[in-house]
Amino acid sequence: MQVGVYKPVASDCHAETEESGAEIIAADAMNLWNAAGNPRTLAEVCPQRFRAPLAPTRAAAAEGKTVNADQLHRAAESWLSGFDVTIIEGAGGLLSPLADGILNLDLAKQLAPIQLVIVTANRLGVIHQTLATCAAAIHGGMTPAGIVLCDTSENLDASANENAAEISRYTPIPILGRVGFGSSAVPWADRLLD
Ligand SMILES: Nc1ncnc2c1ncn2[C@@H]1O[C@H](COP(=O)(O)OP(=O)(O)OP(=O)(O)O)[C@@H](O)[C@H]1O
Ligand SMILES: C[C@H](N)[C@@H](CCCCCC(=O)O)NC(=O)O
Repeated sequence: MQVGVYKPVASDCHAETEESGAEIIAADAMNLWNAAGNPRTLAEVCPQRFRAPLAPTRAAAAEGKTVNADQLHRAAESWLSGFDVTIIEGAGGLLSPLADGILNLDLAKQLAPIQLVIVTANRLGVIHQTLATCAAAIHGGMTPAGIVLCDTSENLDASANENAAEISRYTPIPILGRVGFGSSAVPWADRLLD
C-alpha cells in the first residue's frame, strides 16, 4: 500500500544547521515522511513553513507573508489522488486557523469525503477536549470517524487508564485505540483504514 503524508502548513519550523539560507523544516512533517517511507519530497510533505511558534496565520504574518489558501487545498488533492491512503495532519486543533479565514475544519470539509480522526493527548482534560472537538466537527457538518488517545509522557497521570471509557460514555464516535508513549507501531492500525 502506498501511503502519502501531508502537513498543509507548519509553524515553529527550524533549520537543521546554522548556515544562513538553510531550509527550515517542520518536525511533524519529517516524522510523517519518515514513518511513511519517504514518499515524494519533504518539501512536498509540507510546502508552507514558517518560523514563529504561533498559529500559522500569525507565524506567516511575522515574516511579512500570508499562507496560500489555494495551495493548501491543491497540494492536498495531489496527495489524495496519488496514493492509496494519505494521512493529513492539521496544525493545532480542529478550530485553529490554517490560513486567513480558513480553519483546519474548513480544509477538511473542502477535501470531503475524507475520514476525520481526532488525535488527543491522553491526560487530565482530554475528556472535555475530545468531546468539544467532536461537537465542533459535528456542528460543522463532519462527523469524526474515530478518536485516538496518545500517551504523551512516560509519567501518566491518574486519569490515563480511565479516559477512553469515560469519553465513550458521552459520544458514539469510536475510540480506535491508544498509542503508548514512544510507540512507533500499534497493533490496531488497520482500524484507521475501515
Ligand atoms: N505516543 C507518543 N509518544 C511520545 N510522544 C508523543 C506521543 N504522542 C505525541 N507525542 C509528542 O507530543 C508532542 C505533540 O504532538 P503533536 O505535534 O502530534 O501534537 P499536535 O497536537 O498535533 O500539535 P500541533 O499540531 O499543534 O503541532 C510531540 O512532541 C510528539 O512527539
Ligand atoms: C506551533 C504548534 N505546534 C502548531 C500551531 C498551533 C496553533 C494553535 C492556535 C490556537 O488554536 O490557538 N503548529 C503546527 O502544527 O505546525
